Amino acid sequence: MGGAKVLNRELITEAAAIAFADPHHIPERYARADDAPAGGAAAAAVVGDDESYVRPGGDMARLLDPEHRAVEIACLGSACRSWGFFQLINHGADDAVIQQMKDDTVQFFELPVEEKKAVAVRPGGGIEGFGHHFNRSSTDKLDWAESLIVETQPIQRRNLQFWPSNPPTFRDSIDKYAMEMRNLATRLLGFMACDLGVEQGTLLAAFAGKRQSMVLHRYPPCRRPEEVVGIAPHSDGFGLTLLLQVDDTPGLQVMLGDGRWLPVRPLPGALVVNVGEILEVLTNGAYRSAFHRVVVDAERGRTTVVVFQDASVGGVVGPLPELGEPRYRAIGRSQYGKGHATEILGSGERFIDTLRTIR
Ligand SMILES: O=C(O)CCC(=O)C(=O)O
Ligand SMILES: [Fe+2]
Repeated sequence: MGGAKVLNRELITEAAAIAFADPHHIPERYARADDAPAGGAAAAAVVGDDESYVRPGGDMARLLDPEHRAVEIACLGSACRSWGFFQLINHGADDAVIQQMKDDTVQFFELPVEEKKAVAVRPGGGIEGFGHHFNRSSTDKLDWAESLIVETQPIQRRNLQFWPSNPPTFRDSIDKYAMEMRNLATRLLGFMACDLGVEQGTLLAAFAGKRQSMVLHRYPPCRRPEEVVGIAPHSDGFGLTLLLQVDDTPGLQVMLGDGRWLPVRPLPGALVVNVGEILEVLTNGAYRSAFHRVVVDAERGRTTVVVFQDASVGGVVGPLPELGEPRYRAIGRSQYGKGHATEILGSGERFIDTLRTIR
């Protein structure tokens, strides 16, 4: 632990595909002595079954109902302050769009690797494409996952070369799903503004017209899950994250304030929403951007669709002035991005912690 995080991209090779298909054999590059759930310094207790519970934390139907709104906003705010995560039920996003996105994502990952390589990461290209995307320690280890990243908003940022044309409905699904999630994020941010006591327009303006990217992950099963990681512990670098669990395989774990890991049990029909580092800064630390990781299941694969909504105020990442004495130093969005990409994993310190004015 403690190596510099490198946001790396690497091709998923035939060898990787073979490794993923053989749940008994773990190639050296994936065997983690450090970041794995059972490994070394990173081994922190997992909240046990007796204690673990699913906290919905957000119910859009109640948020939209004047009779329940106030209580529900308080509930949402409390989840963002204490956990930095909640499961949103009755989210109201179009079920058909979600189902099509799930179906196409599953179909895409089931394709032979040769086919998926049509949208593979490109040398010297940006972050987009199909590959291994998270390799955050200096040990050159890989996560037990295959991922596809595409930029979805604004439309001018789209690189269709990375948008799969197989299955044939996929591009349309991504387009529609991107729109649903952007609208949902906007609705949620309005309620968060109420909770924070800031003008809705102020918080919404920080997200309006900003980048949206989509990451599809597939975590194959692994017979010795304690020796690999699905995604090493990290906190999200954008503003708001919306996560769709395509199946009911558990795996996502959130770090609590006391350093233990809380497993997030997928609630049927829910979306997992979490606070990214930029939203933590915007809220002047009122909301918490929590470390999280993915552990791999011994029997079942797990597939997720993650949407990241970016934010900044006129190109600057800093606390909203309405929220009192700034607890973080404001910096330019691109400088922030560089800092986040090089933060030291395992030190327990995030890049935004180095921006704190009060430590
Ligand atoms: O797949 C998941 O459950 C989490 C993914 C994640 O944390 C990420 O993409 O940043
Ligand atoms: Fe994440």
